[in-house]
Amino acid sequence: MSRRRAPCRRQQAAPRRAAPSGCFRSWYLGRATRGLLSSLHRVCLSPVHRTLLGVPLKTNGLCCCCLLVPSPDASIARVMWTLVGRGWGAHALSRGWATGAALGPAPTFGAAPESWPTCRVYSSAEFKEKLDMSRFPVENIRNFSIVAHVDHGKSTLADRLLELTGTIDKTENNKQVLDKLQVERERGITVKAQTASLFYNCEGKQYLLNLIDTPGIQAQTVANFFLAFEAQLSVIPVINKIDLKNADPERVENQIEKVFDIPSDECIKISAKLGTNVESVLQAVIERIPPPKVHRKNPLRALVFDSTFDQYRGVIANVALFDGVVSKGDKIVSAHTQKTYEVNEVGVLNPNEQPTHKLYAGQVGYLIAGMKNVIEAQIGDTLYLHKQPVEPLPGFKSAKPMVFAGMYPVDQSEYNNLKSAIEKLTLNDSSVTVHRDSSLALGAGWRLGFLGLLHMEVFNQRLEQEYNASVILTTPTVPYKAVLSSSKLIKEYREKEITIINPAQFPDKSKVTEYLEPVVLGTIITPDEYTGKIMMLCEARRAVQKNMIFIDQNRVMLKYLFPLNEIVVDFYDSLKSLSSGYASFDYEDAGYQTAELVKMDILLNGNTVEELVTVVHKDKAHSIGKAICERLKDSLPRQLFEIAIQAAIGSKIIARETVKAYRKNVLAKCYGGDITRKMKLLKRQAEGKKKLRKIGNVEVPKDAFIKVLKTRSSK
Ligand SMILES: Nc1nc2c(ncn2[C@@H]2O[C@H](COP(=O)(O)OP(=O)(O)OP(=O)(O)O)[C@@H](O)[C@H]2O)c(=O)[nH]1
Repeated sequence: MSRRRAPCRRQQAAPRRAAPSGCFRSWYLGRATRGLLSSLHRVCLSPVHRTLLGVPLKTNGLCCCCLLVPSPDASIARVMWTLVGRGWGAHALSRGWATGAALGPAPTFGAAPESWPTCRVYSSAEFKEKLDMSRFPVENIRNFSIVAHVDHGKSTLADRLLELTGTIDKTENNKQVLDKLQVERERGITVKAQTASLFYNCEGKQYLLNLIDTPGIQAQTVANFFLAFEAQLSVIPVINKIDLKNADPERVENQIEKVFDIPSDECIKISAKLGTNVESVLQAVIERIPPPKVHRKNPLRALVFDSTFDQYRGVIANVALFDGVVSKGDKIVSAHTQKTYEVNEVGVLNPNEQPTHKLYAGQVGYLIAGMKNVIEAQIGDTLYLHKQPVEPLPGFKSAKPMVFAGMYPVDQSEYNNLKSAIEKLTLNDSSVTVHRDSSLALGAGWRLGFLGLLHMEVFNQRLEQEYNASVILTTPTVPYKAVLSSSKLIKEYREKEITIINPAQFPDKSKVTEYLEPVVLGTIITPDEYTGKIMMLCEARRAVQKNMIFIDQNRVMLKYLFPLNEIVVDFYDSLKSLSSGYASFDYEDAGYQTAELVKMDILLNGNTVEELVTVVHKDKAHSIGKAICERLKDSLPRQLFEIAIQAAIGSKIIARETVKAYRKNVLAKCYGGDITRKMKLLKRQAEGKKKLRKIGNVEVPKDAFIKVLKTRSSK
């Protein structure tokens, strides 16, 4: 008898126990949980423990349950902790029954029940009914994605589509269901594209609709439209938020016709919030999008288009099958690493993981194959069957980073932890590029490339929230270029034109023929009453007007060539506030142009602040330097001595501010001679100092630099 099957048999034989109220939300979970419990019973518990352990199950989702210990008997809490948090988790894991995580430290004997840890247990695929995906022939499959600017309602539309297809229950609480990350929930934005397979019945046929909800981080919807157009993909124009009082869908239809040459009668007008007309979107997906062009009889070719890392199960690769079939037990090879793996589990995301017997060409799902290292599942890689090697798929054109910043651990002893966190996070977000870097002041670190500033902030926030990392980030910079004249430097770099992503390595003017800065072609569509103000804003950002046309009676489309560094930080915010939110902005890469660039240092009492070294346009150096010094003055606490804050180009000081000396006597608050109060104040002061960085003899709070960065391009 296989040991693995034992708990299943037990649970099947056992009479179905009534779940405590609010306990099991799904039969599968109930079954899985009972299976897990019975294994617990079997393992080693005394009768007393068994009775108590039978009770306390509460679910908090379809495939997740919390085990809470109800008994005030702390010894049971400890048993629970040991079993669930460690021993049992590992035991169940080793048998493929479940994955588990104990949240919080082990309880001490006699601790109050409220302080006991909650143990979260994820039921395993073993206990879920597997779907038969062979019932979806290629002609019944549609792959589609929702692409739009930030806040246009992509995730809300995805919620409605999930509800309409019965993928999730219709409740008041369905808000951005596919936005699963903490940072996405907090900021209300999609950071990571999410996939969901929807099953939809239409005219007697069952369709499989694979949806990808994309982030709107980049202002590149128009550019994306033209990319889709070039690739001859079907585009379904959807006009959202028609429920708003000032919505004017007819006008938007006309604009779409004028700008994109799409007949206005192809537009679908919906309110994703209220669900109005959303079913037409599904109809259009079926009617207007062709089924994928794939071959099930050919050998397997699966494209890895995303991956996540699960502490317990290793790498979960999201795959799109272009050819063939894959199932559990298959031996597959990664075209990138040439390593061979055995497939442990395949399934679809619905929107949570739902195991299937197999995945067939044309389908999109996930695959777990014992990849333990994050680098083993490269996005764009092709997986094929060990016995049937194939030509790899072309993969993806990697996203081009627009902004670079240095990242260093606050404490160098954290270097390895931060390295592993960055590796895991970049597996999750392949648009981030990573190069090793080092600095005299900040130690060993990395230079990371991001799609924009918001992307950088989100990445940083995810490092802090998901990996508890504490990092120093340097001023973001765009990738400048320099054409070298110094033969020594040309020999050193082995090329004449170099790209500079680290301002500290900006070559001196005497060694350079010319500097180049990246430019983008920006498209602004605005009601005409804001045109004047917007033109002034663009000119202040050194932009050159290329075109201006009326796209309807009161809407103007402006095209400007912008230096990239003028728009990456806060151009979009300024444009939105100037136009009361009505102007839209989109940009696409437009190469490089010659520019008069200089490297600017910020000094604190004569010592360079490595985080704030930056490259600026010569004409803006003074105003930017002054703004940084002023803002830094506001962010620095007074210290026992005077602090000179200076902006310098080479040895020339172009701006200066002074922070006056001040003695912060924390004990001044302490009137009496109470020693415990004195100690408390001194301890608090010492804790505060941990958040400081020392530059020379000046102590700088960590957030001081972040505040400073915001002023840069607004000047
Ligand atoms: N009135 C109205 N509000 C809507 C509608 N659709 C979405 N919203 C609101 O618009 C805001 C943004 O919606 P999201 O679905 O997060 O937008 P998104 O495009 O996914 O945003 P990103 O992921 O940040 O790119 C939310 O406050 C929604 O409630 C709609 O049809 N009508």
